[in-house]
Amino acid sequence: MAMWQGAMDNRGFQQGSFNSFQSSSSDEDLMDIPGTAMDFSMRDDVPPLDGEIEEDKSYNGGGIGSSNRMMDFLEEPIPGVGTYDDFNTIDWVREKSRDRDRHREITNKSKESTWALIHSVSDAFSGWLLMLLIGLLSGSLAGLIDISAHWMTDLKEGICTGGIWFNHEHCCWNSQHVTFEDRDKCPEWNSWSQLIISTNEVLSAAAAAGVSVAFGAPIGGVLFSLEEVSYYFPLKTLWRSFFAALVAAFTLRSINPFGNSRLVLFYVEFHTPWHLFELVPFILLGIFGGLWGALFIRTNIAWCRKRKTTQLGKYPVIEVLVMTAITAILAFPNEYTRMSTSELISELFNDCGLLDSSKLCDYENRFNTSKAGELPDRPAGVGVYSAMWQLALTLILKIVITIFTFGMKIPSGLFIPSMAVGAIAGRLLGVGMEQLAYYHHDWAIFNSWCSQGADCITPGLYAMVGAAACLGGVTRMTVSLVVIMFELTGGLEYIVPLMAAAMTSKWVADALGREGIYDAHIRLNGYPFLEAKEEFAHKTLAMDVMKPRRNDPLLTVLTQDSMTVEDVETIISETTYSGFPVVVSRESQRLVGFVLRRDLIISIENARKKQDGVVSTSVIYFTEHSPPVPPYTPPTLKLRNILDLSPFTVTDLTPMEIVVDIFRKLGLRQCLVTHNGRLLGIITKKDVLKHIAQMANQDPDSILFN
Ligand SMILES: Nc1ncnc2c1ncn2[C@@H]1O[C@H](COP(=O)(O)OP(=O)(O)OP(=O)(O)O)[C@@H](O)[C@H]1O
Repeated sequence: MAMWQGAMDNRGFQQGSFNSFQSSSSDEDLMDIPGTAMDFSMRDDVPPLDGEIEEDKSYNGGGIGSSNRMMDFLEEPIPGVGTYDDFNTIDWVREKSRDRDRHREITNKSKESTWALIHSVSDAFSGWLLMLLIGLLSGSLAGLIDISAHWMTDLKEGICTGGIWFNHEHCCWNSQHVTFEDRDKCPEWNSWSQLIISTNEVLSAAAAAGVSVAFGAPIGGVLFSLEEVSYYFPLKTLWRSFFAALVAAFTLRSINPFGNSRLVLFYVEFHTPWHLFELVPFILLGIFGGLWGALFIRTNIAWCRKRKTTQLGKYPVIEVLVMTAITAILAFPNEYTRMSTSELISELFNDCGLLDSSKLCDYENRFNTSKAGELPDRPAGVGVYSAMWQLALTLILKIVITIFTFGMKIPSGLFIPSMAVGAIAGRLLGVGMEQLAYYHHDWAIFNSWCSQGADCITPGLYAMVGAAACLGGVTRMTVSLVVIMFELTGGLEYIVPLMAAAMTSKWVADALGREGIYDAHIRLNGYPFLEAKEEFAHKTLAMDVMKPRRNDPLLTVLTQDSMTVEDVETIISETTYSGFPVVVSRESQRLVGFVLRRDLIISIENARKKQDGVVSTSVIYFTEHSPPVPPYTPPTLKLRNILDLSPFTVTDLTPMEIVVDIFRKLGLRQCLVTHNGRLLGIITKKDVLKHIAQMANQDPDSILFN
């Protein structure tokens, strides 16, 4: 019973769970066959062999090694055991059970002394402490990025002689010589042309514009991770992420990067409610967002593939420099491409007020207010018309530049450029609708709700909806997108337009291509990511996927008590597998456990260095008790502590639908396949991914996993 208990403790969830994934007949078979994993575990429950320690001691007398020393060695944690190489899949089940074991051990010890109790309490809080630190760091970094992004953006125009660290706005706030109307002009702020005669330095400073801005959307961030990023997201992670986001938001609020005591990057305050009819243009924006998403993903992935497969990929620094130069040259002439993209979005979202001096607010009869003090819809002035065509050019440039820039070897984001594309399209449509309503308020579509002299259409709202639609088209987010949008803008009232646009853009984009940009890049780079969104609906079985295939060499296994160090080292050098099933004997193929290649290598190397007498002919034991070592034979090497005693197992007849579900839900790295209780094969997560690709008529070998 000791070993059965041991097995339970080691992994916490045992054959009970694996049986539940087997057909009932195999269940019975498994219970009946003497020596299956469970049966063997129970029968192996024998007291330690008498005289074992004595035998070892006498052997130690011979000067080679001792069982006691061996055990001490084994109880020391070996550095590196249980860690992963790059691009290996993580075994979440193993990680979870190791964490549980560690926690259980600390809790048990906590009764022994005050120090152990303090250790146990600090261990319990360590996860939350980590979240606190992550939150503090993220908040501080976001604040720093916001402040420096503003500063660097203004650096394109000029510099503050009153304090080089002030951006334009702060520079003039601190000035004594500034009036309310001309609040952005002060003697301390000097443009580069005032300071230096030569321009294009101005252009090189424009290169500094490639700074992404962090924005404050804590809940949206958590939901984004849930909806888009993680396929394995337990509730505990949700709460902890939420806590980290809370701390980050709190830190960001304390830093107050936007100087307006607000967390949100694009705070909006619209004065008019939206009308039901406006859902039509909002849905049109959704369609535009979907089309943009599909176009962007296709062209961007094609470009990234080119980068990966041609000489272009060998010169990432040159590529960044060339793209920066091209961006700077093309962006400089147009004021809307010259300003930072987040400033542009802010301006597009803005609802024109009486004092707004931007071109987008240059309407005729500027100061006519309605009875309620609102600004009614007015005819567009010269400024608005010139802004319209400049924005149209900006739209084209942003679309082209974003396609080529995303995926370069710089930490550039996708949210802001996508939102900018949508916000421009939205504002253009919004102004169009506003002018239509002004000149044709007697049309049937307007006359029931839009009288002359009323404020009917808010172009800024269209920009916001357009931004959501384009971001949704690219990322295929829905819930998190709407939450991020109202967190970014503070516009809680506009949930329905945002939802309508997000949903439409997702449908349109999905109709033109199933993958969002993140999925497409994951596939392009060959990351072993098991998508949780798509159901696996094929009728294949575990035996169709497992390795080895019919004509392949046999499954490479280790035996529990008959292989020498040399045998194991030969297997390690001749194969590249990440792990090996351990069986009672090759003839019986009765499963004992699973051992990772990396753990084996480290343990053998370590034993050869630290444990006297371990040589190539030493026998490796994965059993709980090794038999006494005869005199003048090398000491044995006990490696039971690196053996996973409850590897996940399914039968060869288990439907792949269930296997895929198990891999997703438990975060498995590999799973063993049995037939009538005998070990037959193995399925790794990458095998599952290749199979899914094959079923989707893709070439499974095109999945790179590099
Ligand atoms: N002991 C083994 N004997 C025979 N085939 C194996 C064995 N272990 C794994 N395989 C098969 O060999 C291939 C490579 O397996 P490997 O263990 O290297 O993992 P992987 O799928 O590359 O994933 P990762 O490297 O992330 O663990 C897979 O198709 C797997 O099914």
